[in-house]
Amino acid sequence: MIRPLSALFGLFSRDLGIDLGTANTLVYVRGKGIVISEPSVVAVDKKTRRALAVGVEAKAMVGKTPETIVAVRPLKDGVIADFDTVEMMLHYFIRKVHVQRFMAPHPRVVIGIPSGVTEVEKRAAKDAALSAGAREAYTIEEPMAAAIGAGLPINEAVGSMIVDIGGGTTEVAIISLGGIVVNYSIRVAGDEIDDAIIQFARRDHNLVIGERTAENAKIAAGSAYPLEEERRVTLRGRDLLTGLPKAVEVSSVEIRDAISGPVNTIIDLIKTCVEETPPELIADIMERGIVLAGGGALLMGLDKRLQAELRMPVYRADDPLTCVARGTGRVAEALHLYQRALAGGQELRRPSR
Ligand SMILES: Nc1ncnc2c1ncn2[C@@H]1O[C@H](COP(=O)(O)OP(=O)(O)OP(=O)(O)O)[C@@H](O)[C@H]1O
Repeated sequence: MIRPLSALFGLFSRDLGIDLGTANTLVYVRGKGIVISEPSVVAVDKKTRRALAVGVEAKAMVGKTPETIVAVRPLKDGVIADFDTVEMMLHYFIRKVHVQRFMAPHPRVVIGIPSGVTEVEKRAAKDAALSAGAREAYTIEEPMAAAIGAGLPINEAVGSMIVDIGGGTTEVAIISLGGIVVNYSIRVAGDEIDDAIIQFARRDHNLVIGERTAENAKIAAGSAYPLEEERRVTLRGRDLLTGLPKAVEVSSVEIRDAISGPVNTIIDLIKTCVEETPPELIADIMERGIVLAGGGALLMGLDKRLQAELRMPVYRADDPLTCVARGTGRVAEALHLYQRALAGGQELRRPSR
């Protein structure tokens, strides 16, 4: 049974950083590092509205659930589409952190949220943390958190460019003196790339495949630039015409072509951001390069492709999937160092009783 979050958050000691992602939720505990990294998925019983499974277990149910059980991704396109389910999800992750015995009173919580979200959505994220017993809740824009997590010198008077490609959103930002100077966000990212593979299988091979199959194919053979050794991958699904199970082997060249639509949209966004950047900052970026973060940064050849098209250095951040969470964690540890960065987000305090 799901218990109120307030019964749980109060048990924590250390301050928390949370990357509430469309695809994955990561929790960073001060002094301990990343302690939770699981898919943002909840399996809910439609009749009772109870959460049956969360995270890894729920993701395994996607596309395989009976009609009465729905696997919900409550953060569609980087925004909180379903507040109750987000609460259930946070409840589960927090209980997991608790089991790992990070005990103490009301923590401060810093939540990474996409920069395009509305004030109402920011409030929804903070309310979830506060109702869970957090002492103070802050939101920070994901590209800023990603830049901090990637170790960029965000507080210095130099321009840093970060591209955060997640599941639902791609964010591009130029940061200088602790603030975001230029920022673009679109709801085209990893999920759209998976969708493009689903469409390709249907259109070119009369094959109906699920989201997980598409994502696995993207990870195994998806690319944005010719590979030194092209690969082959088997797509398994159902024949569109006969309804029978079917497997088709496809090449990485076909997949590259299939995903070129969303990949080009992401590249165009990065180009637009470069074009809009004030000249003195672009000089810094040409020297220091563009840093790619988020799971989408792992798409093979994306760095090479960008380097070739933009003619400037492009680097993939270390461990790009955890950049935002590590950034929120660093901010939670030293709020005073990140006042300007947090100003882009917002603080909410618990009403005193
Ligand atoms: N090796 C890989 N190659 C390509 N894409 C990958 C790879 N590994 C993970 N991804 C993709 O990265 C995305 C998840 O990235 P991440 O966890 O940074 O997103 P998120 O924070 O949950 O989403 P958002 O920032 O939109 O809320 C998924 O679309 C996933 O398929």
